[in-house]
Amino acid sequence: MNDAVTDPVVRLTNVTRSFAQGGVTIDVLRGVNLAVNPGEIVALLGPSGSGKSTMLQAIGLLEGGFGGRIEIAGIDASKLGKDQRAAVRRDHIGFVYQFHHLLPDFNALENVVLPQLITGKPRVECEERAKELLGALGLGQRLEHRPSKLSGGEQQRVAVARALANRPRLVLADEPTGNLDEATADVVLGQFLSLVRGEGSAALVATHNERLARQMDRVVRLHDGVLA
Ligand SMILES: Nc1ncnc2c1ncn2[C@@H]1O[C@H](COP(=O)(O)OP(=O)(O)OP(=O)(O)O)[C@@H](O)[C@H]1O
Repeated sequence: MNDAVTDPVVRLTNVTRSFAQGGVTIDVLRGVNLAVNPGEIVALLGPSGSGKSTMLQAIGLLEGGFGGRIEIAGIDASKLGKDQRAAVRRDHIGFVYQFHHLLPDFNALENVVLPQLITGKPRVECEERAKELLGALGLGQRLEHRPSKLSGGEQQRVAVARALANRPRLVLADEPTGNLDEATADVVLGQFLSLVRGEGSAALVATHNERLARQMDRVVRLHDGVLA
């Protein structure tokens, strides 16, 4: 069997991270172990300050300073330089944050097209893919709207479409509905989960909302710097 297909999308082995601040060192991650399988949607629960965002930063290969081993789609990231890490990120990972971080001067369609153009795909294909995703999220009539003309829930759905545009094997989501009211959060999370499932991507979703976490395939809890 081909290892690349059966490898976990993420494997963390004894991952550590400490921050030194004002002469005090805080050990935020003290030896985190986790494997996320292809297509699996995992909720990462933990109270505020427990290190959920720090853990997603480790997996997203956005920053250095982590101990232990971080593998993405079978690739050992600790052996990679900055450019190679960026390539792994581009090829395998989509991000959704609490705040949408859409480009304000571009409309919804363009925000979902741009990350695809960077991969060298022809524009017409990028637009087709963007329309497919935005349509699936109920935004078929909002393609030309800039972020400022969209509601909070709509902005977050565009961010979801952007994260999935390049068919990542893994979506990292940090409180993706944390900025929305409860009813909107439920709708957007439901759409996010069904789209991710339909695409066959894996996802790791940081939240402190137990109710939302129960809608995912598995829940892991970050406590005292390790996963329970
Ligand atoms: N760059 C940094 N420098 C110093 N300390 C940091 C840094 N980043 C995070 N921390 C500390 O690490 C701890 C974990 O922060 P993190 O943001 O990962 O938690 P979180 O679980 O995502 O919290 P929240 O749910 O409130 O977003 C906090 O105590 C925070 O102050």
